Amino acid sequence: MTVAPTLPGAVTVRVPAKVNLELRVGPRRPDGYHALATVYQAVSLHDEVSVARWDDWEVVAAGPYAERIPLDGDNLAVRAARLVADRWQVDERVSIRIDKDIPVAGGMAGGSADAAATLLACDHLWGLGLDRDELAELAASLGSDVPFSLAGGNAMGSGRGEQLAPVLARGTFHWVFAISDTGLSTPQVYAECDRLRERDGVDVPEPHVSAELMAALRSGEPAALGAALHNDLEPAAFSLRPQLRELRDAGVEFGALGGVVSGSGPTVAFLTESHEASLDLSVSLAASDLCRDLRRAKGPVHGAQVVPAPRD
Ligand SMILES: C[C@@](CO)(OP(=O)(O)O)[C@H](O)COP(=O)(O)OP(=O)(O)OC[C@H]1O[C@@H](n2ccc(N)nc2=O)[C@H](O)[C@@H]1O
Ligand SMILES: Nc1ncnc2c1ncn2[C@@H]1O[C@H](COP(=O)(O)OP(=O)(O)O)[C@@H](O)[C@H]1O
Repeated sequence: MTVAPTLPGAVTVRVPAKVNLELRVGPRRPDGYHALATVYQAVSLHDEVSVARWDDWEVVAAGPYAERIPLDGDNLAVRAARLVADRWQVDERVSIRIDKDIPVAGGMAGGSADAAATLLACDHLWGLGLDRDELAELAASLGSDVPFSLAGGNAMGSGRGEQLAPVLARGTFHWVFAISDTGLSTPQVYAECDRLRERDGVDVPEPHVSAELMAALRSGEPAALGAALHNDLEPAAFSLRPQLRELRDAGVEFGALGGVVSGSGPTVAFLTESHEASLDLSVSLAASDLCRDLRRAKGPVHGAQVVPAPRD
């Protein structure tokens, strides 16, 4: 996917987007985060992040969503590189190139993916030999979703989403992602979730992943998984962006096995029976004019991985 040359000696990492198959949001904790029980699946929309030695911190971006990410110290990839350099006292700076194919602020963990990719790339570039636990600890300090971007596959997330456990799963699933042209802010969606719960006097229990979802993943049956998709942030995303409900309902009417807002949205994820069914659904959704862009993908896929350098 690389669309422009990378610097000599660069290390490149390919990293996937995610969808939350189930997202249960518990009470707001004293630190401001919410207790979560979630099941993540990594899907085949990828960013590529290349890191090379440079005389200053620098980030450049390319790809369809590149103009929407910050190119200063706020970029999560730059924060990740600086964190590794500070922690292991590496007196070097890097140029980071992001080939961005994951929608920005879409609930698909694009920024987290770039942070995870940068951690792995810096580890390789600087020959640090960090183990899985050291990388996961750095990842969690950058964001709740970052450990999963490193891990990939299917995984259960607890705590604020950063504590991962394996799940038993079989099969490959075919998705259609309906992408909006403006993102939703994750903190705003959590705040709206709190507001709606307070307004409605909802008693919020400790969150648990459902037996139905775990059984669906074990069976590998798309119809069972479609029926088990669930997101507690969906009412908040619908409240902030009412047209998303119409989009979700349209996709289900057009034959999706299930439709759910991905994470904090506004991307809506539709599960289909097969690759062919995902093509059909994309055609119907495109004709409906309810979203800006449609992407097909399969899951699960690997987490962040170093791309082997081409041989001369
Ligand atoms: C909603 C989810 C679902 O997987 O994904 P996205 O929609 O962002 O992809 C995640 O919880 C997002 O994780 P991430 O984007 O890494 O969030 P962080 O940087 O850790 O936190 C950003 C803000 O989101 C809120 N937040 C995040 C995680 C959590 N368990 N409770 C929260 O309340 C807090 O307001 C926090 O300040
Ligand atoms: N490397 C990056 N890629 C994407 N977004 C980034 C990056 N660095 C910082 N951001 C910012 O992080 C915010 C969340 O974006 P993103 O991680 O794509 O969405 P989400 O949290 O919904 O999954 C956006 O405001 C975006 O500008």
